[in-house]
Amino acid sequence: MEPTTLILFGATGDLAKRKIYPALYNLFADQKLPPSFSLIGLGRREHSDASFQAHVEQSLRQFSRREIRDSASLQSFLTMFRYCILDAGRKEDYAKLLQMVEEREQALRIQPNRLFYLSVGPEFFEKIAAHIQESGLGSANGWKRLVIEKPFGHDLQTARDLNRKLSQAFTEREIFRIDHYLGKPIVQKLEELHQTDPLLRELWSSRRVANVQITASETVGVEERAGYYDQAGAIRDMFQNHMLQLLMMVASHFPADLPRGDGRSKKRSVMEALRPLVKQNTGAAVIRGQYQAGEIQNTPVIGYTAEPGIDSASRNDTFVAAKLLIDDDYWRDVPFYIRTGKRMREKSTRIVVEFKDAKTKSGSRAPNLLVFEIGPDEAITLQFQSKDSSQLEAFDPIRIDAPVSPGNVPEAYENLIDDALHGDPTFFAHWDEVELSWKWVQPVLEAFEENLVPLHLYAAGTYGPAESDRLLAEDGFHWWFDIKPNQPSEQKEGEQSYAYHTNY
Ligand SMILES: NC(=O)C1=CN([C@@H]2O[C@H](COP(=O)(O)OP(=O)(O)OC[C@H]3O[C@@H](n4cnc5c(N)ncnc54)[C@H](OP(=O)(O)O)[C@@H]3O)[C@@H](O)[C@H]2O)C=CC1
Ligand SMILES: O=C1O[C@H](COP(=O)(O)O)[C@@H](O)[C@H](O)[C@H]1O
Repeated sequence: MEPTTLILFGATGDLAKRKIYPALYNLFADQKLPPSFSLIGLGRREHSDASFQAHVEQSLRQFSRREIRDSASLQSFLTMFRYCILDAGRKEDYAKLLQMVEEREQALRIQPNRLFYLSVGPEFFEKIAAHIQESGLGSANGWKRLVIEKPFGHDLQTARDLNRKLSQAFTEREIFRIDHYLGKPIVQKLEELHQTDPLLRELWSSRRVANVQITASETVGVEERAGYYDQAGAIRDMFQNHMLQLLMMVASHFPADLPRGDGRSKKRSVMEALRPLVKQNTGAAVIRGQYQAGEIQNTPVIGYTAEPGIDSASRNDTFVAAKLLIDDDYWRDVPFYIRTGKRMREKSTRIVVEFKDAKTKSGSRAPNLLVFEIGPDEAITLQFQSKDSSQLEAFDPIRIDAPVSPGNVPEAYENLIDDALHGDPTFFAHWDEVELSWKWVQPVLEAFEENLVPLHLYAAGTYGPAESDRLLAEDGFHWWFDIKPNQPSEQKEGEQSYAYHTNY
């Protein structure tokens, strides 16, 4: 790997502390950082290099998945960190930054390969990109890359505007748009499995698949992000980016000989084939919800509009479910159901692929399932049905679990930062994907804005509004749930294994 200087905007912020420093430390411990690596942290807050290094150390102690035992190794990691005070809007601060970057490059005798990481609010994205170009920071004789966090725009038009501005300073090949779901190991596995597994390829179409269900449910509420979340809602916060990326990953056909990075054109094809919604009819395919007070794991929690910083009259969506159709030769007539919400019953991100039926004589359904558990558990599970020998009409699910890479699994941010350091764009969102996602979502945003879609209230600690069941019931399907042993009411005494069910 080539020597690199990582220039981190937002170095004093929450994301840097919780995700970026621990990821870098793990890459360092796994000897995956470039041989000559240095990081310059930026923010308005006062820091010396020493106090910044102490801040980084504290974040590692709090958030690293790896226990920090070797203090010599920790020290050699921290000595790579420098700090520079910078106000994103002040031109002269970039001149100071350029000087510092050049001094570091000279001291380390390294080429000016610069990775600019924008871990700041979206209001700074355009401004910082422009200053990088104007100051000369981006025109040295090495490579430059821009890693950019979400949100990428607030709707289709603002996303296009942002992209146009960024394109004045960086080419598409230089822009690495983070969607941390693409860094999750099981999501990455989807592409690999598809390329390498002939059986899976054989199964992956409307000939065999009855429907696909993609769920990201969270138990947390709005947390400390009221200002942002009340403007974004689940539709922008999760659906437009993470959920549609999961849809693209599961629906794409990645050929075995696909060169690395080219999978993004397959994802684009999926988005191009997605049947668009018409604003007036959105309510038939989209359910929106908002959580009320309820109980999560036996603890009472308040409703969304009682949360600090949320307008008591807010009609913001904390839950979205939708039925999507992909009009291509693989997936025609196979519904893809997506749902995501906060303050739901369990924390779980999962894709369930339901295969076409094995029907019992009495007509009850017993489909086989392939389930990708993306988080917090990571596993790939095949659940198929076997006849219960004691009851001729009954089927019993048999579940085969393949835990993926048990042990020291890299976190999403490790995978993504590693890829950005290598210049590998495979698991970053290409502009085409982002634009097509916004295009699909735009009528939904407008329908929500104009109240054309009812807002269903749901009690915290449930699976969201009951109306979301309707989306599937109309097609003769149900959401699949995992009955976990920590939900004792559903667990039969002495039962070791458990299965996906349609009721809970
Ligand atoms: N936190 C998270 O879990 C996630 C965050 N993100 C995204 O990451 C980005 C950063 O989020 P997060 O770390 O939570 O935000 P924080 O509010 O915690 O941090 C913001 C950072 O921006 C810096 N900053 C603010 N104003 C300026 C300015 N005028 N000039 C220079 N620096 C400035 C702050 O430094 P200082 O105060 O020292 O100036 C601070 O380091 C956002 O785009 C967010 O949407 C995405 C996914 C998850
Ligand atoms: O990007 C976001 O993701 C998190 C959920 O991420 P996960 O990795 O824990 O599934 C979500 O809580 C947050 O609101 C959103 O901005």
